[in-house]
Amino acid sequence: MLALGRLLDLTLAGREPTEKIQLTADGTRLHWLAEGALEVTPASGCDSGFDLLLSAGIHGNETAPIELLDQLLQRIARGQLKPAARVLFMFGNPEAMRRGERYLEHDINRLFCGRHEDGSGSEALRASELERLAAVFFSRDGRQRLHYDLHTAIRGSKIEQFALYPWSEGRQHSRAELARLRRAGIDAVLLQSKTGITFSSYTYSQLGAEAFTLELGKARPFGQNQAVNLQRLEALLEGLIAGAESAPDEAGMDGLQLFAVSREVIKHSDHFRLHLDDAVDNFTELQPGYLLAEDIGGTRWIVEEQGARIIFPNPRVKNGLRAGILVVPVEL
Ligand SMILES: O=C(O)CCC(=O)N[C@@H](CCC(=O)O)C(=O)O
Ligand SMILES: [Zn+2]
Repeated sequence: MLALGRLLDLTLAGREPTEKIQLTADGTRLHWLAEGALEVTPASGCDSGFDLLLSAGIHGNETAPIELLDQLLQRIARGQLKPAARVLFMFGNPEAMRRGERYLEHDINRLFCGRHEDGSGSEALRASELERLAAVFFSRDGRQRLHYDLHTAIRGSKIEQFALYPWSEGRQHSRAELARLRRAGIDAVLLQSKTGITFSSYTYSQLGAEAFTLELGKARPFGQNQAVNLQRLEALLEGLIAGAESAPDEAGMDGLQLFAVSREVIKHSDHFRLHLDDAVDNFTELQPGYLLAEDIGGTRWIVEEQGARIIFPNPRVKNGLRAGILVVPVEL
């Protein structure tokens, strides 16, 4: 296998390859761009016009999707998977991956859409670098642009595999993309209704890509992801890369549960208290009247919505950041 197919090993070892460009036997080009970033270009005459950004490790301890991308790249480097799409593989936070931690100082996934300019330290620099690499990758006109930013969650979930679909003024959420996610085994999608500061929000709102954060089960250390079944996602990604995606079937979005954000719970101070046990799963339903959280100055978060569910409840985030999202079911 080509040495650049070992991007994960190189990244975990903190090594820069001596040869930055390698070609497979059939002419697919692998180009190491920066730490944890590698661009794949189809052999001449094979390009389908599809640009696919696959990122994982934006949070360093979310290993199942990192292992999935490693497998896909290894197959390309061995000549077993022949790309017709341009693909940019990215491992987002290499130092956090080496330490097995979500982040070091700052959560990179809160530093996009320019937020890194107000931040400091290695993670602000890395967010800026990821933005630049993605912007260059998606700068060619007339091509389809798709970004999946792959994550796993801190908690268990009543809906194991779900996606978050960013929002941008004047754009409609695409039913075709939702049907594609359904084929990939995604059971629910949260449709955002305001611009965010995450990586997928950046590529969606500023680079014109279709973009999603995908949540693929619970975060576990490397080698301990047997319980997560990513076969349907893997098959979809192989099809996208090879330009051989199975045709959309009649089922379309059938069975896909859609949610909208009702409220984001923001932690304002160190007095923030979340009234949910650590064992409560994502998508747990909360009854109207339930006191979800309290904060300084008598702020109280009381559930008012019928059918409200909580995702990503986390009292340990920094002040000013999202400490949970209350979502409600919707139809498109
Ligand atoms: O389990 C959690 O609390 C967080 C899991 C995670 O990292 N989720 C992403 C979602 C990004 C988005 O809102 O699109 C994150 O919080 O960064
Ligand atoms: Zn994550």
